[in-house]
Amino acid sequence: MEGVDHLAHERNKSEFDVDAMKIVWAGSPHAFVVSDRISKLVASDPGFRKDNRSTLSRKELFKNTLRKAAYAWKTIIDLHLSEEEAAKLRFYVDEPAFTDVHWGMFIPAIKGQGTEEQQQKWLPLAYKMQIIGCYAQTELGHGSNVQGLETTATFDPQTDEFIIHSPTLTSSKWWPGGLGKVATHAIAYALLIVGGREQGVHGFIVQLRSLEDHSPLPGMTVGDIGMKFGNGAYNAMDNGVLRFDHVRIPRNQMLMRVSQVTCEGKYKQSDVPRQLVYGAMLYVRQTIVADASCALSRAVCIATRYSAVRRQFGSQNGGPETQVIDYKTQQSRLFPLLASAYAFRFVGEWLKWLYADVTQRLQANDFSTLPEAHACTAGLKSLTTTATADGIEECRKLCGGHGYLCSSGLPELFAVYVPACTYEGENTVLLLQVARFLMKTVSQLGSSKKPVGTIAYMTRVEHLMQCRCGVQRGFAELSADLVEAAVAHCQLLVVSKFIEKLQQEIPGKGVKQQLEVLCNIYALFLLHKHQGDFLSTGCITPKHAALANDELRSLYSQVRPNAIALVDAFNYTDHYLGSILGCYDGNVYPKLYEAAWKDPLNESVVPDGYHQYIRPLLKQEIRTARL
Ligand SMILES: CCCCCCCCCCCCCCCCCCCCCCC/C=C/C(=O)SCCNC(=O)CCNC(=O)[C@H](O)C(C)(C)COP(=O)(O)OP(=O)(O)OC[C@H]1O[C@@H](n2cnc3c(N)ncnc32)[C@H](O)[C@@H]1OP(=O)(O)O
Ligand SMILES: Cc1cc2nc3c(=O)[nH]c(=O)nc-3n(C[C@H](O)[C@H](O)[C@H](O)COP(=O)(O)OP(=O)(O)OC[C@H]3O[C@@H](n4cnc5c(N)ncnc54)[C@H](O)[C@@H]3O)c2cc1C
Repeated sequence: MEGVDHLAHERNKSEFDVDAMKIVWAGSPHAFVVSDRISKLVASDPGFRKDNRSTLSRKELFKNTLRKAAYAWKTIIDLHLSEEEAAKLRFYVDEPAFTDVHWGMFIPAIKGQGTEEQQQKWLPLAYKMQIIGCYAQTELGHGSNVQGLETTATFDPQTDEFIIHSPTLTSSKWWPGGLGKVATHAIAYALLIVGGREQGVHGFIVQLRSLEDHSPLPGMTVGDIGMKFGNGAYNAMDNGVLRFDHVRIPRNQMLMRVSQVTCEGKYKQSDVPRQLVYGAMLYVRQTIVADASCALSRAVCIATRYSAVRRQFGSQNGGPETQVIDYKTQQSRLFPLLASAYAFRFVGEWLKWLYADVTQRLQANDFSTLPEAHACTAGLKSLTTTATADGIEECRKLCGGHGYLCSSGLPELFAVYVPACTYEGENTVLLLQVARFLMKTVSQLGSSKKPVGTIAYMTRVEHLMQCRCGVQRGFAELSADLVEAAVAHCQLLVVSKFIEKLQQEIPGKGVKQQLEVLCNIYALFLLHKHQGDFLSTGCITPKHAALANDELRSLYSQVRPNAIALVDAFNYTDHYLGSILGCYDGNVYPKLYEAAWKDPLNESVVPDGYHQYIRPLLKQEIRTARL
């Protein structure tokens, strides 16, 4: 029935103030107001329609994304939106586009690695989108191993220029988003060669296309790398390939905050650490962690609402069947994901703070917390994206057959989300960075250098003191185990940041209690999942393990009446969710039925191809048919 809230009985069961929880989820009353306003603005504007995306060809999808990006930019200017509002607009438009890399990587790279002078020259152009940038680091032959990049930047003192060149096929830039068809400029990473000596990989601002007619500049071969996984919305992004043939750029287009090349051809390093060349990755990894809670909460919202609508088995005396959300098996798969969405939200908030703190310190030339910030951003990026990608797929399965329909929103969400496990650092490679940081810390235990911040706990772990000697040996051999240790360290971070959140004042009837339940689910679920490790290391006894399991079951029962309200607190519009199964009113079946008839295949009753292929089969005329 139209206009009826089929989930009203669920909403009436909730035991806490949903509006107050919405504010906790958003981060602050102000953030809630902005987010709520912009989400409604996007949802009500037909210019941001996205329900037809899966039926568009690649070319149509790409062009439509160009239109949306231009329309979004016009909206931002016409409505004088602030940076915060513009970011929310991008979020709710919910379409990957070249603009992400321009704002999320190109601009941060110039800010982090450019000199004052370079920032003054390039940032105003980039902020007004008079130039559009991409981040051209990865090559066909190397992505993870940045020091293995083959593109060269050779200084020519005669002309005061760098010659950027792709000496091999494998040195072709490959993957950068926005590069394929849109970007006018790139931050291109290349091996610097000065006076015949190699000086490591550095970033260079390179113009790719004419600002008049968009044609590639001389010496550039550039294009799109082709269709990507899932045929979904990520194909709106023009991930590109680029080859340089002795392209000349002025010397002042090398990003020179970390190191400089003088006009005489002298290579100089500032007193800032070389690792700042990786600064843009630190920034983006932190935003990816914040985004993980959004993608996971979206999938969980869909699966939770649908689980309350869907009924299978269990009818008593002709009464209604059981809502699948009432099955303990469904709860034990769904509620840990609900708890994870909240946990990732809070650890994402904390990481934002950590990033702001390290940025401030770097500006004041205090580099002391950079290794810890790198380990936290890398590790949490890996942990949260892996769990989120797996969680979206689990939500699809939790929705049974209908979860496989595009109109459930889950296949596209998965296809768009899953590359987050690979880009910005392949997840295992990032965990190895965390492991390296942890081993370095262990090797220093007992020395005058005391671990602080997120690794302070190590001094309290007696066992670590005993194994500190020789931990740097055999790293490669033990790397599979060390990666598990890195995951455990990151899990500890997530749990401890959730607990810290609960130590703050949280207003609203029942809100803190609900969060306590979710925090306990998150922690106990991990304990349950890894009980083998806990038992084998003697951290818990079998009795503890059994108690934890009992407690988990009881916690699931406490969540059950609040489940719908807990996902309502995400405050997602139906437009953003893009899912019939997750629609707010729960009126799933009529909407599914209606949507099926809108499929292009149903435009005609007898399909195209009938006369050519079906009829000859049926009439046994296949041998004479022209196929
Ligand atoms: C249609 C809609 C339109 C709307 C329009 C609206 C417009 C306006 C809206 C505005 C809104 C803004 C929206 C913004 C959105 C932002 C979202 C972002 C989008 C993201 C898109 C993603 C695209 C993907 C991009 C990429 O993938 S880029 C390429 C990334 N590549 C990698 O990550 C490579 C991974 N490899 C590495 O990082 C390194 O090579 C390595 C660390 C693995 C190894 O490095 P190395 O070889 O040097 O080895 P070492 O291990 O020896 O390291 C040396 C030391 O350096 C330390 N280290 C390493 N990394 C770092 C670091 N990052 N920071 C600090 N320190 C680092 C090591 O720890 C070592 O230290 P030690 O010597 O002390 O041990
Ligand atoms: C959708 C998408 C968008 C992207 N956008 C951009 C962009 O805008 N700009 C850009 O520059 N790049 C971009 N990339 C590239 C991306 O950053 C790289 O693909 C990523 O860093 C992984 O590198 P790789 O492809 O070389 O993987 P590989 O390193 O080749 O990984 C293959 C396998 O090898 C393993 N492996 C690698 N090294 C080690 C090791 N040392 N120890 C143990 N195992 C190892 C990995 O765990 C993985 O299982 C994008 C990629 C994707 C998918």
